[in-house]
Amino acid sequence: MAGKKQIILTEVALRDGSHAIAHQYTTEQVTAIAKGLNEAGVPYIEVSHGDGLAGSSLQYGLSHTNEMELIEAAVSVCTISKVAVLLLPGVGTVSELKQAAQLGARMARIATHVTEADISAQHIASAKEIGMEVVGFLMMAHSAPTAKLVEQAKLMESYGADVVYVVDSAGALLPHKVKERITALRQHLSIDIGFHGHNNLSLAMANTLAAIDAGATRIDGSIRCLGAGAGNTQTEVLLAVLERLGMYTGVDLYKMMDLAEQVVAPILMVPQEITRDNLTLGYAGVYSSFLLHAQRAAQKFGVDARDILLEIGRKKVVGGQEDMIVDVAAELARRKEASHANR
Ligand SMILES: CC[C@H](O)CC(=O)C(=O)O
Ligand SMILES: [Mn+2]
Repeated sequence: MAGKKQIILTEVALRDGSHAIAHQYTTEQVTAIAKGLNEAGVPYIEVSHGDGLAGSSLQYGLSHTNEMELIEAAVSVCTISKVAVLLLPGVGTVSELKQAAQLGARMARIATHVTEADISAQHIASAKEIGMEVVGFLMMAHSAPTAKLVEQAKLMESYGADVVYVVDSAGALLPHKVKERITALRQHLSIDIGFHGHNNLSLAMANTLAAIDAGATRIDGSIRCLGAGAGNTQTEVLLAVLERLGMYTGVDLYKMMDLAEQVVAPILMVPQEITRDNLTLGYAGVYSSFLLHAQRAAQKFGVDARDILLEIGRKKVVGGQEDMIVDVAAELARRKEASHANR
């Protein structure tokens, strides 16, 4: 470790991956994955509904198992790893944050749209008050200019965040854009900077390396790419790459490879790959978590999921507006029918 650059990893498969399996994690699955991650020495493991604490709803998707049970299960097997939770102000409240902290969650990641950091003040302050480490998580970072991102990150820093993340929710950022954003944050902030990528354009690894190059030291990954859309930067692959680059994570590569192969792969509904719909998320700049919603609406209304996603991208729909996906699908179906009738 001496003299090596240290990268601190957060494994997000037990939260971001919840989107990919329609929030159907069981206690047994979470226990097995968290145990394996802990044994491998992963510093942080995020556990929550995909849309954060209290996300279980008709709008976002109902959880199979109450997330508090999942958090408790993860905490019970973690001796090294710290359990983190995600909270979107307005979806979850301080009350759920306190409940998670009582169960043993040690880090709170407070997530807002990239232009809406001001709604995180209360949640960041409360998380600090109850002794949690706090990350400010600026989502859809591709959709705002760098100066705006810096302004918003500074707000989170001023509220007490220990770390601010650039979150490429849509997997739409290109490496030079990541570099520009992280470089600017590094210049203007005193706290640590993190990066959370999605692989919809096959750029999660390149973007992560660009982020590290520009000064990010906190990095998210999902084992076996179990995250929304085409998944995140694949954790075990990232470990191998960082080792080759002479960087230190403290995480055991073989143990992560085995966990990915033996425990995580069987949980995936389909092997994680870049499909036409995943690719469209990145191309259109749409939230990765919208994928299953768009695919379901496409099937229901007999339209192409790509057309829905492109329209959602054009309309700049943000998290929380999942019902717009159904509106757009219905409108596309109406137009399709009208054009058939006019033939
Ligand atoms: C809707 C919450 C979202 O999944 C958070 C996240 O991981 C992202 O924006 O990429
Ligand atoms: Mn994500």
